[in-house]
Amino acid sequence: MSLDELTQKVSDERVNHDTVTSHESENGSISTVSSTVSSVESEKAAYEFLAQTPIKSSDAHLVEFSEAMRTVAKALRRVAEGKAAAQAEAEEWRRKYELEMSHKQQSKIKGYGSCTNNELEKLASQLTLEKPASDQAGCCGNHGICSHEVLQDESPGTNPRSSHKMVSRKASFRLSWGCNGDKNGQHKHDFVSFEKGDITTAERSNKQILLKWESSPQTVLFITKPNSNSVHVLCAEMVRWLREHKNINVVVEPRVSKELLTEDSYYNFIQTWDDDEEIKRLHTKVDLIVTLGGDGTVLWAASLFKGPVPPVVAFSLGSLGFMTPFPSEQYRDCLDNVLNGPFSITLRNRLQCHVIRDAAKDELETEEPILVLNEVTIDRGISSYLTYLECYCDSSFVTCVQGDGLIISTTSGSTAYSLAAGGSMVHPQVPGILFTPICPHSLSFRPLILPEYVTLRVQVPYNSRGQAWASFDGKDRKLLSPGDALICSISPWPVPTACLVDSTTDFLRSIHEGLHWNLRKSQSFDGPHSG
Ligand SMILES: NC(=O)c1ccc[n+]([C@@H]2O[C@H](COP(=O)([O-])OP(=O)(O)OC[C@H]3O[C@@H](n4cnc5c(N)ncnc54)[C@H](O)[C@@H]3O)[C@@H](O)[C@H]2O)c1
Ligand SMILES: Nc1ncnc2c1ncn2[C@@H]1O[C@H](COP(=O)(O)OP(=O)(O)OP(=O)(O)O)[C@@H](O)[C@H]1O
Repeated sequence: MSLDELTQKVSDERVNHDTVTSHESENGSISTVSSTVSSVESEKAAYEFLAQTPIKSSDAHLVEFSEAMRTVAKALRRVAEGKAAAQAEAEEWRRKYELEMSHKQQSKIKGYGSCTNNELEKLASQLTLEKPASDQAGCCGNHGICSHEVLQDESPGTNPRSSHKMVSRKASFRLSWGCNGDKNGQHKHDFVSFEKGDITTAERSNKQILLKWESSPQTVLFITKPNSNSVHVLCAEMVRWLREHKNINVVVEPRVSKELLTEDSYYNFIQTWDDDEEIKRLHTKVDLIVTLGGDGTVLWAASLFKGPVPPVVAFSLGSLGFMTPFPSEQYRDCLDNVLNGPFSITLRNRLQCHVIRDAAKDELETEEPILVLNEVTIDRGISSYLTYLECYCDSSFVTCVQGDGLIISTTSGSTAYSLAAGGSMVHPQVPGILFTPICPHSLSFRPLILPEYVTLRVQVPYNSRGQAWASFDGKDRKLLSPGDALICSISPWPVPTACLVDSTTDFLRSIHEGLHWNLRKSQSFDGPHSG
């Protein structure tokens, strides 16, 4: 490509971009992606041109021109970055829209149709049952959220066998915020006042969240660590106890169902699923998730839910157990307390990650978002080259990472890989995103904590020597080639985990007992004294 051709291409792209931007506000996100792709292509062309044109240091004009081309390439990259973030946002709105539509569809199915009087009566009683015991305004007023606002019954599954077995009604619950340790359900909103031109903030409230059942939970999903005899034995015992003493419906993974049924036909009552489509509807049937294992089992349980997640009661059968506060030996008391409620929960934010391929030509080619509870890691994988990553926060350039990689972590994940890479430990209820480099080849690259509302974009630039790999909660490695990008933002679907005591007590206990944080022998009193 000649210099003139390249300059023409870049200016054409600029015109293209202007046209697309004005079009985008009318037509949504598809045009967004085409502009992203075309901008990225011109950047690629700019780099290709620079590589083909050896620049002699004596030729001042060429040096100047190459600098100008680099600036153009950077500017085009920023346009692409802004567009991809908009695409991620558009995707989120699409999901919300689809969810809303599916709920509307449900009410249509329930509300219309040719019903006989009997059926109408039945329907009316079902509709009454769906309402909380208390009145609407009191229940969903300022001091909490009701689950029936968010979660409603869905249509039975497509698979007649398993859907027939699964109960279709979920228990409703209410979330409320305790105030200054007082579990009275009152929530003082934080607010900023501008009275008389002075900016003041209101008294801080204790944001401890309480979950109170409004109807009894009926269905418990068990997620268990595989290949562990102690977990298997405990699972069989707990399932039996829940059935016999609490009359609870139990759902287990297909692997566990096979194991229990092979062992004893007594377990005929347990339910499971046959295909991934049914997993997508699990959140509409399950009132509570019980995990038996370590933190990895909680991560696994969360990964099954791409949308809303029912409350998780995590029993500790691993070595560390940052997210597994419940002692398995006392499972009866623990489950009793949780099933009766109210109990404290930690709302653990997740990150939703989109991989945007350089080759993607339109929105349909972008991959499904992946939700992580701990972190997404971008590292050098088996490559022996430095990872070279360009990072943007909303539309601002953050930095280039040159080192082994980068960890983008939730606050729940702050005590996992991010901690090992030198990041701060952050209380899981703090809203934020951690930006922690892995072995950066720089003396001044300290970890950052960013606010929870930002969108991060990590790009493998065209002039990177190697490829990078993204992994999600330590799993599902995906190759990122030059030109590919990863976009992350906080997901609207947190993981509510039940606390043994409360969020803060459990967090402090886990860093004390799990990591022996700041453990040091106390100095004795005898010896020199000041004054
Ligand atoms: N150098 C490291 O510390 C390192 C390296 C790779 C992965 N990891 C972590 O392992 C996680 C995957 O866990 P796994 O159990 O499937 O793999 P695993 O079996 O390899 O266990 C990893 C360890 O990390 C602990 N862990 C996981 N989440 C934690 C959290 N939120 N807080 C404190 N500790 C936590 C687990 O208890 C376990 O001891 C990844 O999300 C990543 O955070 C850490
Ligand atoms: N239900 C499951 N199905 C498939 N894999 C699972 C399941 N539960 C856990 N795993 C995987 O098994 C591995 C070990 O699980 P987990 O971390 O819970 O146990 P652990 O290693 O004994 O505990 P700790 O991490 O505290 O030492 C993890 O990698 C996790 O992803």
